[in-house]
This record gives sequence, C-alpha cells and structure tokens, in this order.
Amino acid sequence: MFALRSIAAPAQRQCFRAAPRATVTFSLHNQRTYATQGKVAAFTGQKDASGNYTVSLIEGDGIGPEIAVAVKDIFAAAKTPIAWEPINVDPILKDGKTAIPDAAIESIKRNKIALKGPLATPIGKGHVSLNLTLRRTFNLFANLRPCRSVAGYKTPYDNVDTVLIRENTEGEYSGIEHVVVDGVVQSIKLITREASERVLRFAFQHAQSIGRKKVRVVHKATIMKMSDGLFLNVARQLAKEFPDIEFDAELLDNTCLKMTTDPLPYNDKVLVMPNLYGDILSDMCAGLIGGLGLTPSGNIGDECSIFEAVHGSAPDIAGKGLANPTALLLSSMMMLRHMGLNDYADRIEKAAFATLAEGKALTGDLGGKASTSEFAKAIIAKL
Ligand SMILES: NC(=O)C1=CN([C@@H]2O[C@H](COP(=O)(O)OP(=O)(O)OC[C@H]3O[C@@H](n4cnc5c(N)ncnc54)[C@H](O)[C@@H]3O)[C@@H](O)[C@H]2O)C=CC1
Ligand SMILES: O=C(O)CCC(=O)C(=O)O
Ligand SMILES: [Mg+2]
Repeated sequence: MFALRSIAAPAQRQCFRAAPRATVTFSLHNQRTYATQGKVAAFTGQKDASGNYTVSLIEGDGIGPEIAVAVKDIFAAAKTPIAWEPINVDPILKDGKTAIPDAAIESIKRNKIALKGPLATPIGKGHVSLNLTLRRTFNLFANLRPCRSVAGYKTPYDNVDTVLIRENTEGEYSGIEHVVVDGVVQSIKLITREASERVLRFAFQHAQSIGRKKVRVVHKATIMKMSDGLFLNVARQLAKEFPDIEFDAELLDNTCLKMTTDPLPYNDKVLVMPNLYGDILSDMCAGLIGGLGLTPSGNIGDECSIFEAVHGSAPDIAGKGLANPTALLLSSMMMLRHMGLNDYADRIEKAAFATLAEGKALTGDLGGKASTSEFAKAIIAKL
C-alpha cells in the first residue's frame, strides 16, 4: 500500500520489543472484557443470501497483510459466516484535505462494520493519519481498548484486566495546527461538551454492561483547566445519571505511576479519558501484559464500527513473518461479539488462548520461534 501513497511515505522508527519471559499457567476468563456492550446503537448489518455478513477489510501497512491473512485463515477454518470485502484507503485530497476514497466510505457505510490492519502515518509533512481520518469520517467516538493478561504467559503482573475508553474524534488529535510566526507554532486541543458527553455516556453504559461498578476519568485538569476541566465537569454531571456506578477522577501522571506499580486495583474500573492520554495509556497497558501483539481495540460509532489492534504497522518486523496476529484476532473477536456472533467468537478465542497457554507455537514477541502463519495454524488445529 505504501508505494501507492501519493502524499508521503512514513519514516522508519527505532522501537523495542518485549523481552521473552518464562511461562506459568493461571486461569483468567472474563470474556466480558472483550465485548462492546454499552454501544449507543446496535449493529444493523444484514446477512446476504448465503447467510454471511459482509465485513469491509482494510489489510493495512507493514505487518497488516500478514496478520490479516492469519485472521482470515482462522475465520475460514472456523466457518465464520463472514464475507470479506477488501477496501483500499489510500488517501485522496478533497478540498485540500486528506480523505478516504468514496468507494471505501460506501463499503463501510453499507456493511456497518470493518476490520482494519494498521495504517502508517508519515512524520511531519505528508497526509493526515488515515486512522484518525477514518475515525472522524465515521464519527467513531469511542475507542474501546481492553487489556487482559494472557493465561500462561508470565509477565511481572498476573491477572491484569483493564478497560480503557479513549475519546476518539477530537482533543489533542484535532489536527488544528498553524504557524503563529516563524519559530512559533500552535496546536489546538479541541474539547467539546458534545463529544465528551457521548464518550463518557458510552463509558458509564459499558461499565454497567460488563459489570464494573466504577468509572474513573483520567485527566490533567490541573494544567488544562478549561479543556480537561470541561471533560471532567461533563463527567461529574453525567455521573448523576448513573447512581449505581461509583465515579472518581485521577491525574494522568499518577495513573501511570499507579498502573505500572500495581495494575490490579484497576481491574474493577472503566477508565475514560481524552484522546492522547488514551493513546499513550493503551500502549502502556499493553506493556503490562506482554506487548502490543496482544491488545485489541474497537472504534465504536452510532452507525458503524471499525475494529483494529492497538499497535501500528511495526516496520521493524514487517514482511518477515514474525508478527503476532493475536491483537488483530482479538479485535476481530470484539467485532464478532459486536455483531452478535458470540458463539464463533467464544470458540476462536478459546483456541487462541489455549495456543498461547500451551506456549509451543509462540511468535518472537512472546519469546517463541513460530512464524505468524505457524501460530495461526496452531490455533486452527485447536478449533
Ligand atoms: N491504529 C494504527 O493503525 C496505528 C498506526 N501506527 C503507525 O504505525 C507506524 C509504526 O509505529 P511504531 O511507533 O513503530 O509502533 P508499532 O505499534 O507499529 O510498533 C511498536 C513496537 O511493537 C512491535 N509490535 C507491534 N505490533 C506487533 C505485533 N503484532 N507483533 C509483534 N510485535 C509487534 C513492533 O515490532 C515495534 O517494536 C507509524 O507510522 C504509526 O503512525 C501506530 C499505532 C497505531
Ligand atoms: O494514526 C496513527 O498514526 C497512530 C494512531 C495510534 O497511535 C493509535 O490509534 O493508537
Ligand atoms: Mg497508539
């Protein structure tokens, strides 16, 4: 996909991978974590004449096509009633702004649902992030990012089970930047009552539906008194509508300290926060359980939803068959549950967790030697 991009190519970046660790077994099966309940509108896609739902598929950049093949193979082996509709989201310019091609927009609008591999973003000059463009185009206001320890894969923290919800359409990612004078630039963090209220409402509803009794806003209203202050005040007001949910708030830096010291007190909460904080905290949470190869996400909107891993295109390992497809696979499990295909999700997820727990066919990020496709085949063998 890179080669086709007219606007710019992303720079390679130096990254690190989680160190391999020994494995132990413990059990952790709270499938409600990987659900999307609390959504404002239910999935309304229709089956075709063969009984399949059509899902728009963006394979993405870097490791995207490799992990997408793994998910497609597993879905085919599980006879999941999904017909994939591959779409091309190479950016176009509309009125001087980065936009998604019309055919891709129509596909997602028609199907109401998409699975997406990572899309790379150029640093500095070049097109606006296509990930953000997709979220804004379809008004995918809530980015749900659950993060759960993988049974059998030992990290410094056992039984992590965090649920993070990130405002997904504005905040620090509004993309409103300009040069004031040479050497001085301004970037506007836009926070609106409307977008804050809809993501906060989603957070309270999601907490109710997954049986969590606490919602916590993560913020920096001490510094960004007006913008984060508005987000926090809207949350305080909204909390009155949910008397069964305990509401509180925590400063972002303190949250980072506490989560990396002991994440377990966060297992009974839903965390909700402005855009950038959620972006950073969700990668941090991934680090608690074994890395970005393991954490899924859903971009939830009223009319359609797009499911994707938390991670990016991983240029350091792309094209080598090394990528861990678990994060995209778990994202597709969230997608299946969102579509009401819970039995398929349960079955595939069980096979995936059994493969991870067994530890014989792990990818390199988890200390194993298996390729992406060998890992996928091991899951298929357990279906
Ligand atoms: N939602 C999306 O599509 C996202 C896109 N990006 C884009 O991805 C590109 C690369 O960004 P980076 O900062 O390198 O972050 P990254 O998430 O692509 O990679 C960070 C580190 O995690 C490892 N990693 C990520 N996914 C993995 C997997 N499935 N299996 C094994 N290891 C994995 C990578 O090898 C790398 O060492 C950038 O252009 C960025 O804009 C970044 C994050 C999210
Ligand atoms: O769009 C990008 O380039 C990065 C997005 C990102 O980091 C995320 O969605 O977590
Ligand atoms: Mg990110």
